[in-house]
This record gives sequence, structure tokens and C-alpha cells, in this order.
Amino acid sequence: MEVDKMELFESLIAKVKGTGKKIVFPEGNDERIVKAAVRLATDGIIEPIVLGKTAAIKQLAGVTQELPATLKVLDPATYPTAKFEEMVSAFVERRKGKNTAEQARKLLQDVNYFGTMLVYLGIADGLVSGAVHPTGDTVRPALQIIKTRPGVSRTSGAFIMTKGTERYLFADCAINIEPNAQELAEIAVSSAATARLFDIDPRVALLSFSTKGSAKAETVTKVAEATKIAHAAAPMEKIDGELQFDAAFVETVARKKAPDSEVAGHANVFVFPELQSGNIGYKIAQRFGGFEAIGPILQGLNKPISDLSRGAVEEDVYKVAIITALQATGA
Ligand SMILES: CC(C)(COP(=O)(O)OP(=O)(O)OC[C@H]1O[C@@H](n2cnc3c(N)ncnc32)[C@H](O)[C@@H]1OP(=O)(O)O)[C@@H](O)C(=O)NCCC(=O)NCCS
Ligand SMILES: CC(=O)OP(=O)(O)O
Repeated sequence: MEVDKMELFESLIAKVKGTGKKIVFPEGNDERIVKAAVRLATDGIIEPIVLGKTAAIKQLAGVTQELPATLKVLDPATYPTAKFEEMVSAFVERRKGKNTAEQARKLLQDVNYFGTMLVYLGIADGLVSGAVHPTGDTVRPALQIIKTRPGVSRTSGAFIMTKGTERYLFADCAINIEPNAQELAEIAVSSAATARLFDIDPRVALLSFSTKGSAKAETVTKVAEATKIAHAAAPMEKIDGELQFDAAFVETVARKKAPDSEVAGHANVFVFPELQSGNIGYKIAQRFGGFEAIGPILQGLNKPISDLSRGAVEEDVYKVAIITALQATGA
């Protein structure tokens, strides 16, 4: 089968399998998480580290024999004191005076902080959480400890949206509540890079309720300004805005509303102007449109940390973990 015709996840699995990536799952008390982790280990795709107690994990996963050999269970409650204190010291050093050792010990009782520190210390290559915890609680440890890559000031959350052979990227659907023009530009540039993970040749539309000045409002000016900043930051990328969704997506509408745009009518990466529209937009495409929505994939962090929707099913956990491992390969 040619790679571009391969089912998306077959090709992603082929890139990840054999790399031995260790992904930590802090929510070992959730059935969807443990079942996905067992499948990922059994299929030889990643080496999961599940936080919790072996007996409870086996029961939730419905495993009566041994867990797969490549699945490691780690119980924070019985983590050796010396190792825990090393973690505390590393945390305090990373927080540069923002947290004391006493605060660190308390924060590290939280499985998301504990799991994120495993990634920071290199014990795990990435983390998947958020099936139980809301996004803020899942990503805050990563924002504080893992932090953004040089040149990126804000992380953002993208979804890969698939239906049949259709494949699009939506962002930011998860993190930045009211991004300014600079932040929106960064989200657009990061999204182009994320799209390439999925073999999408990115054509990025910055969405609005206006197309090329058809309406006047501060919120529209912000999107037009973000487009200019994104062009200056990444002149080789195909990025355009401000565009309404129909102008971005439908060729006949694009010919009328934005005839000179190389993106309009052909966009495959959709950047929303703020979080309300982004989060609502992806859920409408998912629930009305029948698209599978995988993510949010956090963009621009130093190491891969992935959130899940609390509405996620086992299959979503499985797929998000594969994407997280793919990010960990440096692809
Ligand atoms: C992501 C979110 C939790 C961060 O909020 P917060 O914890 O109040 O953030 P704070 O402003 O206190 O910042 C905490 C740290 O994270 C950093 N940070 C905050 N947002 C960031 C971002 N988008 N990218 C990178 N770092 C960020 C801050 O710089 C700060 O770092 P510091 O402690 O080293 O100084 C918040 O923006 C949020 O709730 N977003 C919406 C999440 C959501 O509900 N989405 C819908 C469902 S997916
Ligand atoms: C991404 C998202 O919307 O997460 P949740 O459904 O958990 O709020």
C-alpha cells in the first residue's frame, strides 16, 4: 500500500513501532485509559507507564493473567523516598523560586504533576491524560515544568479531524481563551508544522466572520493582523486570513469572496480566532459532521504532553498516545 493511501493511523503506527517510546498515563484509575494502555503494549506500539496499583489496573482492564511485559505500573504512593526527593529538588529548581520544596511535595501528590515530572526527568518520553481531569488541571503542570520550545511563547491545542479520506487540522480548540494577534499568528505557524505530522501539505486559514475586510470589528482586525504577523514569521507557509469558513473551504465561494487567495477554497488547516469558537467548532464537526476528532495535540512544548476530552473513548486514548509517541520521535 502506498504511504499516502494508507489509513492514517497505519502509517503513524509504522513510524512509532519499534522506537520503544515510553508514554505515561497518570489516570490508571480509568477503564478507557488502562484498556488502551494494555492494547498499545500488546500491539507493541509503545511501552506504557500506568500510574496506579497493579491489582486495580488488571481488574479495570479485564486482564486475568499477567499484564503485558512492556507495560510498567508505577504507584506514586510507594515511589522510593530518595527518588521522590530527587523529583522535588528538580521541580523546585525548574520553578526558579516560584514553589518551595514543601509546595512541590504537595503538588507532586497530584498524578498529573507526578507524571509530568517523569517526562521532565526523561523517565517517560511523553504523557497522555485528561480522560478524567479537565484540561486546565491536565496541562498546567506541563506549562509550568515542560514549558514551550524556544521561539514559541504559547502552547495551543490542535485536533486532527478525519472522515474517510478527508483530513484537516483545527486549532486552537483547547488552551488560549482569548489569544492576541501575535499569539494567534504563532498558533497558525505551529499548526502548519503539526499538520505535516499527518502528511497534510498545510494551507492555513485564519477564520473569522469576515472575509478580506467584508466586515469591520476589532475582532476582525485582530485576525487580519495575525495573518500579517504569521506571513512575516513564516513567509514560506501558505497562510491566509481573515476568511469566513465558507470562503476558506468552498472553491465556488472562495472565487467570489477571496479570488486572489491561494488558500481560500483549499484550506486544510483551520485556525479559530479564540477558544469559544475553536472548541465549539471542533465538537460540531465531530458530533454533527461525523468527523473523528483526535486530540487536543499540544503544540510547541519542549516534550510531548497530550490532553484528552473527558468525552474520549478507549480508541481516542489509543490514537492520542500514538500521536504523542510520534511527537516524541521528533518527527
Ligand atoms: C491553560 C490554562 C489552564 C492556563 O491557565 P492558568 O493555570 O490559570 O495559567 P496561569 O496564567 O496561572 O499560568 C500558569 C503558568 O502557565 C504558563 N502558561 C499559561 N498559558 C500558557 C500557554 N498557552 N502556553 C504556555 N504557557 C502558558 C504561564 O506562563 C505560567 O507559567 P509560570 O507559572 O512558569 O509563570 C488556561 O488558559 C485555561 O483554563 N484554558 C482553557 C482550558 C479549557 O478549559 N479548554 C477547554 C476544554 S479543552
Ligand atoms: C478538549 C475538550 O473540550 O476537553 P473536555 O471535553 O474534557 O472539556
